[in-house]
Amino acid sequence: ISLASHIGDYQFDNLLLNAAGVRCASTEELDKILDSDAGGCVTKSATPEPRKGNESPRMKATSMGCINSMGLPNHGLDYYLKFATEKQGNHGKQVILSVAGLSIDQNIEMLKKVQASSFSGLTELNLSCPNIAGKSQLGYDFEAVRDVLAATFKFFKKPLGLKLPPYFDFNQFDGIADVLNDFPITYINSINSIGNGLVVDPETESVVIKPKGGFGGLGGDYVKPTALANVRALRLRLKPEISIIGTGGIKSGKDVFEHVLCGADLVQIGTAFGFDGTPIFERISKELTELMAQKGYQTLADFRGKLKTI
Ligand SMILES: C=Cc1c(C(=O)O)[nH]c(=O)[nH]c1=O
Repeated sequence: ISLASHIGDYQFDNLLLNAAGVRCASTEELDKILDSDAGGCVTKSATPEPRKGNESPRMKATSMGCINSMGLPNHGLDYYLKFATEKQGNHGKQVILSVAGLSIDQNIEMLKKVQASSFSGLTELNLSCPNIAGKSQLGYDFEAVRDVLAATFKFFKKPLGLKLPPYFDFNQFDGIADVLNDFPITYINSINSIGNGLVVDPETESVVIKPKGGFGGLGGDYVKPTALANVRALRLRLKPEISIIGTGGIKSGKDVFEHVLCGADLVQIGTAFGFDGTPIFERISKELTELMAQKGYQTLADFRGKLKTI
């Protein structure tokens, strides 16, 4: 039984990755993921310069997942570009470089730097950070997405993935797919956290995180049905050359199976990886392998995208 998969020409012996932002801000954390059963890793989304991020408390675990408003704390693009470039070729595991500018100009500036570098791996452009005060998620402004992609593909010739926010309406699925199908995108990654949720503590009668009056991105059990819907809806609408990474609500082999049934080529684990650490990759690989054996599947292609309707 094989858990191998690919994104474009990039091979992964295991379809499991971490989700950007979780235990992946330092090279030590990234090396731990590469040394685990994960098929590769993705860096914390980078900004042009290092950032401290939002004030704490900025993340809170709950019984159903977590809420965060980290505010893009990271060591800056050069730090991650250096790491990703050093790692390419060895480990047999891909390092995906995630970038999240605070403006279209910053995104273009960073992608120009990546294009000019010797990095030959996958770059993930994050269009969906919900936690920068005063900044809306670019992924909800379809014409802005079209502008960014048009400007990007004038000079960017390396493989590019997009981290998308969750969409909640068929007009939105149609709208974003119409834009994405016009460009040579290597993959899309759905979903980022469900933005601007609110967790309240009835004991203290207070919010639980400090930034933005307590509003933050939701991950974990809160988001799995929305994540599966976005993977499925985009798989049905996007041209086959665009691969899909499924992210959201994964904490077991069964959850991975559901994402692949909906069309995912790879999957990323955020909240649950935050709770369990790198042993989760071995556990979930075992659970998925057992589930596939019970069902008589040898490879992910045997069931990918084959969700039945009734
Ligand atoms: C890149 C910033 C993000 C953050 C953050 O750094 O606050 N949190 C998320 O849930 N998703 C993001 O995309």
